[in-house]
Order: sequence, then structure tokens, then C-alpha cells
Amino acid sequence: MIDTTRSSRISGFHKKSPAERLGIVSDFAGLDAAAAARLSDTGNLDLSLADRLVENVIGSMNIPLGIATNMRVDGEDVLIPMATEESSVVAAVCNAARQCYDAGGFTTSMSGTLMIAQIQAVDVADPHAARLRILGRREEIKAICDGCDPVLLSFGGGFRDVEVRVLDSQSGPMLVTHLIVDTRDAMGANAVNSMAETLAPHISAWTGGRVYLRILSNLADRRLARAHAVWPLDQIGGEAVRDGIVSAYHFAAADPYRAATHNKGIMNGVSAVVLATGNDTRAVEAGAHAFAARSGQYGSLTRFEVTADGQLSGSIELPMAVGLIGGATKAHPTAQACLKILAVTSAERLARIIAAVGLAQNFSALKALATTGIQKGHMALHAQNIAMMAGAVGDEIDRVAAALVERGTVRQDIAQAVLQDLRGGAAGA
Ligand SMILES: CC(C)(COP(=O)([O-])OP(=O)([O-])OC[C@H]1O[C@@H](n2cnc3c(N)ncnc32)[C@H](O)[C@@H]1OP(=O)([O-])[O-])[C@@H](O)C(=O)NCCC(=O)NCCSC(=O)C[C@@](C)(O)CC(=O)[O-]
Ligand SMILES: NC(=O)C1=CN([C@@H]2O[C@H](COP(=O)(O)OP(=O)(O)OC[C@H]3O[C@@H](n4cnc5c(N)ncnc54)[C@H](OP(=O)(O)O)[C@@H]3O)[C@@H](O)[C@H]2O)C=CC1
Repeated sequence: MIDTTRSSRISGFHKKSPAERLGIVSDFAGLDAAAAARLSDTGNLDLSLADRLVENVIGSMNIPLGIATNMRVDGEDVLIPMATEESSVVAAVCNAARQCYDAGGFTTSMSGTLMIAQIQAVDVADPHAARLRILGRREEIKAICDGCDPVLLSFGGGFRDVEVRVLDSQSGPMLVTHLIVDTRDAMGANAVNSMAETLAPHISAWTGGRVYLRILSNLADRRLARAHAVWPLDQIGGEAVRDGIVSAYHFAAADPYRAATHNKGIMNGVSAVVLATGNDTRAVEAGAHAFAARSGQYGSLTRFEVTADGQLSGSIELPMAVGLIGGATKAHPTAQACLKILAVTSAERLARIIAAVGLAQNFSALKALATTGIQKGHMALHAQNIAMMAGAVGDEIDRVAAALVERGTVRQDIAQAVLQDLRGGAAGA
């Protein structure tokens, strides 16, 4: 039945305080006092700060923060804060890192900290000649762009290059100008967007066309983070395990249906660190998936091979537009604490560590999939969630979860039956 007495048309909602908004939402949704109190309990994020970070705030949504151990990145040991709601994700990184720790852990590199802003011009009569006109004004463009952000310049960033593409589109040729900008320790969206908007009228004048979009590209393929590790055979359980992992990679490389899941596993690790450090998960995810599809067929972000002496070699390469400045990274106190745990002093180091986490995550998932299957490890940890869903509280959670794992069937109906037995047993005792 549709409830026609409630209206979502609430003019001026944004001008109210978080408490007033929560009152309106509680009335609308029929929340009881306990549910409302839970929403307004913002944990380690001050409500007034939350209200400045995003709009129409009524509370905050807390996600567990776990620490992945055993990670050694470029010779330095590092603890990894990971914000995720999914069980076994943190354990998987610890597990993978443990198995390559003695062999040196992860080595990483980065292609640079360059972002791309796009300016779309349409109705250009002579797009190919206009392209050359823009390219000929490189120094003028550099001066306009660098004039937008003296602070970025003072940190060694700024305009690096201009590229122009003539695109064949459904509405005819489009002239797309790319500004290549070094954004240093910022993710850089605001810096490059400002440059694109400032330059746009000039593009219009030089080309005789009409400019529409002026925005960064999330396909940050001039900001690629790379990581590599070797897993010795004696650490991973022998040749059959190695070959199973390589075969799993070949499956992902050949089949987009599998690659989507393979890359989802990688992003389990990547997004968790991106979120923990207050960075933009959607920007990194969009970049990763676009990069995975760059050849025309969606494929794997990682590669697994056998080294000359028979060990398992894994590598990853993906765009990593993360920063230490800007967005929520500076404003969110938990993000600041996470950056301190990571001990990173540059966006580049952060990006490289995240790439290593993505590779570690993928190794563990593939190893589990190629051997015992994912359910054994993942469901064993997920059993606690199922126990809670069945209504277990306190000590009951571990007891119900243990019973589910012992039976080898992690299901809510069974959890409910186990809980009933447990409570019946306790009542009878
Ligand atoms: C779950 C494990 C780690 C168990 O693995 P295990 O071999 O049974 O664990 P273990 O008890 O022998 O411990 C080995 C190490 O793992 C870590 N470890 C072990 N348990 C914990 C724990 N509770 N909390 C934290 N760390 C843990 C820890 O580092 C430990 O070393 P130790 O500390 O003892 O020296 C393993 O089965 C695994 O790595 N599984 C993969 C899990 C995974 O990928 N989860 C992601 C969710 S599934 C998904 O979304 C993605 C997927 C799978 O679809 C992607 C794809 O298809 O490619
Ligand atoms: N498609 C997308 O992905 C989009 C994402 N966003 C959002 O943009 C936000 C990130 O924007 P971002 O531009 O990084 O953040 P900010 O604009 O908040 O911060 C970047 C600015 O900080 C200043 N700065 C200070 N120190 C440094 C340093 N060491 N290195 C570099 N810059 C420094 C620079 O100059 P100055 O102080 O002069 O600005 C720089 O422009 C995220 O919240 C993201 O979600 C926004 C639009 C689109």
C-alpha cells in the first residue's frame, strides 16, 4: 500500500539543525527513540563537523576500522588501517602479506601524480585545425592554468602539458582538450576543475566552438600505482597452489564475468584504505574499472606468473588518485589518525601502499578460491554476522558462530535453531 500522507517535499530541510532534521525524519519514518538515538550517536565524528562535510546531515554511519598486519612495502614495515563492513577482508590482507613477508614483501612504484581535466568543445567548424591552434598556445595555457593555483605551484605542482583529441561522437566531431596537471599531495579535483573552467572561454574563442563540460577525468592513467611481490612456493603450499592462482588469473584475463569479481576482490582492499584515509572511493573505483577496460575488453588489474626459479610472482597496476590534502582527508579526525598510522608523508607513498594492499587482497582471494574455496575462510568469519542476524547477543555470538562453522553450514535458519537450543539449554539448566 502506498502511503499518501507522507511527503518528501521538505522545503528548507537543509537550513535546519541536524537535531531538527532527525525529528522530521523520525516522524516521517516512524522511528522509535532508540533508533533516533543511534542515528545521532556520531561516534568519533563530531556532529557539527559531519554537518559541514556533507549536506542534510542527521547523524553518521560508522564502519569498522581494522588493521592489516604483516605488510612490508619497499623495505618498510607498515600497519594498514582498513575501513570495511565485510568480514575476512582484513584477515585476507594479513594472510597474503605474511606469506611474502620473509621474501621481502611488496615493491612499488608510481608513474607520477598527474591528473587530467577535460574541456569539451562542440560545433567547431574546423576541429583538426582548431586542435593545432590550441596546441600552439601551450605557453599561454600554462600561464592561465598556473595562475589559478599559486599554492599548488608553491608545492611543485601545476600545469604540465596540453593534449587535444578530435572525437567522433553521435552529435558530430567534438574537440576535447586535456590539461595534464601535477596535483602533488592533493587528489586534485578542485585544482584541475578550476583550471578547466578558467581556460574554457579561451578555448571557445580560439576554436569558434561552444564549450560545455569542464571537469577532471577519473581515468587517471597518468597516476598509476604499481606493486609487485614474490610468494615463495614453500610459503604458499607448493606448485599446485601456485598453478591454481595463475590459472585463476588467466580466467579473469579471458572473461569479463570473472574479471568483475576478481577486481571486486582487489577493490575490497583498495577501497577500505581509501575510505579509512578520507579519500574518494568512487573516484578510485571509477578509475580502476575504466583502466581495466582500456583495451576494449574488461580484464584483470593484476597479473600472476611463475618466476624463472618457479616462485609465484604477482603484480598490479591501477590509477590511484588519492591525496593527503583536501576532501575529507584533512578534516576527518579518524582519517588523520589513519594517515598517522600509515606514516605517509606524500600522496605518492599512500597510493603505492594502497596498490600493495590491492595485490595482497587478490592473492588471498585467489588462493582460497583455487584451494579450499572461499566459504571456508570467509564464511567462518562471516558466521558471526549471521549469528547476530539470528538474534545472538554477547557470548551467544561466538557460540552460535562456532556451531555454524563446526556444522559447515553458515545459514541464518540454522543459526536461529542453534540459538534456540542454546537458550533452551540455558533456561533448562
Ligand atoms: C580468512 C583466511 C585469512 C583464513 O586463512 P587461514 O589459512 O585459515 O588462517 P590461519 O589461521 O592459518 O592464519 C594465517 C594468517 O591469516 C591471518 N588471519 C587469519 N585469521 C584471521 C583473523 N580472524 N583476523 C585477522 N587475521 C587473520 C593472520 O595473519 C594469520 O597469521 P598469524 O596472525 O596467525 O601469524 C583465508 O581463508 C583467506 O585469506 N581467505 C580469503 C578471504 C577473502 O578474500 N575475503 C574477501 C571477501 S570474499 C570477496 O568479496 C571477494 C572474492 C572472493 O569474490 C574475490 C574473487 O572472487 O576473486
Ligand atoms: N570526479 C571526481 O572525482 C570529483 C571529485 N571531487 C572531490 O574533490 C575532492 C578532492 O579535491 P582536491 O582538489 O584534492 O582538494 P582541495 O581543493 O580541498 O585541496 C587541494 C588544494 O590544496 C592546496 N594544497 C596545499 N598543500 C598542497 C600540497 N602539498 N599538494 C597539493 N596541493 C596542496 C592546493 O592549493 P589551494 O589551497 O590554492 O587550493 C590544492 O589545489 C574530493 O572530496 C573529491 O571527492 C570533486 C569534483 C569531482
